[in-house]
Order: sequence, then C-alpha cells, then structure tokens
Amino acid sequence: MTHKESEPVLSVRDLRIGIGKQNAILHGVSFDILPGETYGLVGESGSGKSITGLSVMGLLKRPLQVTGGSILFRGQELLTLNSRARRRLRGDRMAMVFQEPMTALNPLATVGRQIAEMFVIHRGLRWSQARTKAVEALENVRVPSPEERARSYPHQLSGGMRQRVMIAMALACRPDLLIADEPTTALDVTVQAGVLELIAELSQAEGTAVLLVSHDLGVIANMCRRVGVMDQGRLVEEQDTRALFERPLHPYTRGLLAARPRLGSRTLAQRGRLTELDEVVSSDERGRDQPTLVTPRVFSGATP
Ligand SMILES: Nc1ncnc2c1ncn2[C@@H]1O[C@H](COP(=O)(O)OP(=O)(O)OP(=O)(O)O)[C@@H](O)[C@H]1O
Repeated sequence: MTHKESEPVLSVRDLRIGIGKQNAILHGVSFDILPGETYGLVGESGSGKSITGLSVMGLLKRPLQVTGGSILFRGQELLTLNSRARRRLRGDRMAMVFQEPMTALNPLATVGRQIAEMFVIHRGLRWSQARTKAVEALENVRVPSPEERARSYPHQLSGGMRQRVMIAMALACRPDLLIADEPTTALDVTVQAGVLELIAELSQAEGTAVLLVSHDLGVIANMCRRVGVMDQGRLVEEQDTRALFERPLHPYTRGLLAARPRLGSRTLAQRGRLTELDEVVSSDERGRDQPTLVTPRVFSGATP
C-alpha cells in the first residue's frame, strides 16, 4: 500500500446521479472511508444506497449516469478514468459483494475455477498456482473442506456458503476497498452473523476499507464506527454510530431509529447484539475508550 494510513481510501464528493441531466436521483452525496474502516450507509429502500456503491465500482447501468461530483480512490479520480482502467481496478483494488451471490457467480463454472480466475486475470498466475490460491481463499473465509468445495458448482452450495465464496472472490486480490451491498439480507439470521464477522475480521486483518450498505440498523450498529444516513437521494446525516443511536440529529434518522427492529424480530437483535448496543449506549460508561469521533454532520432539514 503506497497511500498514507490516514488518507481516505475513498473520498466521494458531491456525487450526483440522474437519468440525464434533468432527472436527478442522487443529489450531491459526500463521504470518506479510511483504511481499515467500515463505513455504513443506511436508509430505506430507494434512498440511493445501492446506486452510490455501484457508481463507485463503475457499474452503474443506463439510464442511470453520474452527472456530477468526484470519486477519489486512493487519490485518483475515478470518474475520468476510461472503462479499461476501471475494469482493471475492479476485482483487484476494489471489489463488491451483493445481496444475491448468484448474480455474481457463474452457474456453469466450479467455484474454485471462478476464484482461480481472479488470480489469473489480476495477478498473472498460472492456472495450477491459481487453483492452489483459490483453495486457500476458501479456507480464509472458513469454508469447510475447501479442496472439495472448490470443485462444487454454485447451486450445490447453501446460501451462506455461496456468500462466503463471493467474499473469497472479492477479497482474493486483497482490495483496498470492499463494497458490501446488503451482504446478509438474503441469509438466515444465524448465518448472517458469521458472514458479517468474517467481513469485519478480514477488513481488520488486511486494512481493507469497507462500504457497508444496509437498511438494517442492527447490522450497521455491529459493524460500523461511522454511519451515513440516506433519504431520497441525500446523505442527511453522518455520525459516529454510537452517537447516532444516542443523539440522532435528523428527523429522518429519528424515524428510522424509532422504527428499528426490537427483540423478537428477525435481525441481529434476535441474538441480543442490538440490545447489547442499547445497553452500551445508555450506560454511564459510554464514550470512554472510544476512538476519536468525527464531527457529526447533518446535511439538510436538521432540527438538532
Ligand atoms: N435502472 C434504473 N432506472 C431508473 N431508476 C432507477 C434504476 N435503478 C434505481 N433507480 C432509482 O434510484 C433510486 C435509488 O435506488 P437504489 O437502488 O440505490 O436504492 P437503495 O437505497 O439501495 O434501495 P434498495 O435497498 O431497495 O436497493 C430509486 O429511486 C430507484 O427507483
């Protein structure tokens, strides 16, 4: 890694997306993600979380297009790069995992081959070496019997295992940035936790910056130190996660928090994590030994 540890891996400034110039959908979103940081983007369906992630990856599909702003990746402007250069970055320096792994996996190739391909394309390894690396990559994401699993086709694996395979592919080349868009929404609650813990562990071990997109505040609470709240194509608030739960500044965030799942619902709260966070936040000990907080930001319509 050549960039300094304190410099953001990703710096999104005033990002605008629209259908042509007239029909704006994302209205000037800005945020930074530091190395090793997991930054959460939360908001209701349709608020613009996914299109933000897709535009960073350069995977936005027409009729949607970036109409303004800047996306700096390790100091390099992505919006002026040609498609070949962006393709070279994808899968190598930045990678994305989606809610539904089958959209990213080829049903006709074994998972071992698909992971191996990453090493062949981006690292120039021979297939024999790449296959060995693929088995290692499966081992890293705690896939049991990785040699055997490498020979499986995606449909022969459970949803949780497929998600691990997609994470193994995404992290194969040790990217600086991982974009995880609702990575556990389609999974059973017990499997969710394992996949999230895996992303957190790998990010810490490798210093990977993670953009975690989720509508689930419980997931964000467990994974992220900072969170941006999106509403109707705007980032309406950005705060340290604990502070957000304690003192939501924007009315929309307050609404989200009021509507958040409680014990008994099908989220991480079921495992007591959200309740733990509630306890931490409401405790007198809060704030102690916490990393330095960023200045809370409210972007519009705030009534602090
Ligand atoms: N292909 C498309 N054509 C036109 N509008 C689109 C297209 N894809 C997304 N949009 C619009 O962009 C807005 C943001 O969508 P986006 O998928 O980013 O929301 P989201 O917050 O990720 O929600 P979800 O969690 O449901 O994916 C929505 O209003 C959606 O209708």
